[in-house]
Amino acid sequence: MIEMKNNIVSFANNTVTQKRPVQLSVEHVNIFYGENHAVKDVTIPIHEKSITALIGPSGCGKSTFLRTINRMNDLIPSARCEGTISYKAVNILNPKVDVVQLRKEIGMVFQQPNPFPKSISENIQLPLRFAGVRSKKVLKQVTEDCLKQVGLWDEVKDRLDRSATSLSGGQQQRLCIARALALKPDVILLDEPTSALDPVSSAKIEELLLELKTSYTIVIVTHNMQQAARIADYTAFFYQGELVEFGTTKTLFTTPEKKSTADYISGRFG
Ligand SMILES: Nc1ncnc2c1ncn2[C@@H]1O[C@H](COP(=O)(O)OP(=O)(O)OP(=O)(O)O)[C@@H](O)[C@H]1O
Repeated sequence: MIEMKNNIVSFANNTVTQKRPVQLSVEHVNIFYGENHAVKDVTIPIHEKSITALIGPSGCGKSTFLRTINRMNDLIPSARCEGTISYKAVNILNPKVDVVQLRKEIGMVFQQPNPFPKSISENIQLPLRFAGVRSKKVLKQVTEDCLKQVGLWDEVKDRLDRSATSLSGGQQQRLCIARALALKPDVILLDEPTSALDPVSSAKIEELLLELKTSYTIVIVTHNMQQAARIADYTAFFYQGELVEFGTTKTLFTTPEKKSTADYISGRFG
């Protein structure tokens, strides 16, 4: 058992009892920013209805890799990607893929809560309207369902017309997750979703992710080793753009194969 820096590791929530089918198959993915080879030949399976954590020191390529899974890196002019990410029998890196549709199916939540400067209900309804939903009844119902899914409904049901920016940081982040859920994605990508939050709000998000994984595939970038140990079924350790090790979280944290994995998770570097 690897000794952790601050805490005892608990795997209570994430013991992989039954291997889920692979939802996204990442094969030989290389990502470049101009001459900078930021992600090097990464091959991993991402299992459905499981949480996969991406860990590693700053600058090792975690966010770059995450953003590639729903083609957000397309927005960066110098970014270029090679390899295959198979999803529903299609290589989503193929330039012909409809990225608007892809991002409906593979949603994203960022480090800083980024609600639209609109009302709470509009935050859920705008993406739906953009996707062509017109029925007021449907819009209202989806708003209620999504806010209930993230445990926010009772806190905001009497002030749905108030600005989303009037919510606390933790509530805003749950609203952003609800907004991602509105489009009924299969996969939710989260880039350090709790790093800007206080411990109580972070704990709520962790609980929420454990609930959501029964219905959604989740990939999360985290700097928090305890968080990965608590919630992730699978963990991938990146270092200097390379995937050093991938496995069940329990195996990676208790019996890592590589010395650099052991050093990182025990806080000896990073
Ligand atoms: N928009 C960008 N344009 C150019 N280079 C970038 C861009 N984003 C990241 N990089 C480079 O890609 C490499 C990987 O960065 P990335 O942000 O993916 O790492 P990370 O592991 O997520 O780091 P952190 O934990 O600090 O967020 C770094 O060398 C970084 O400078």
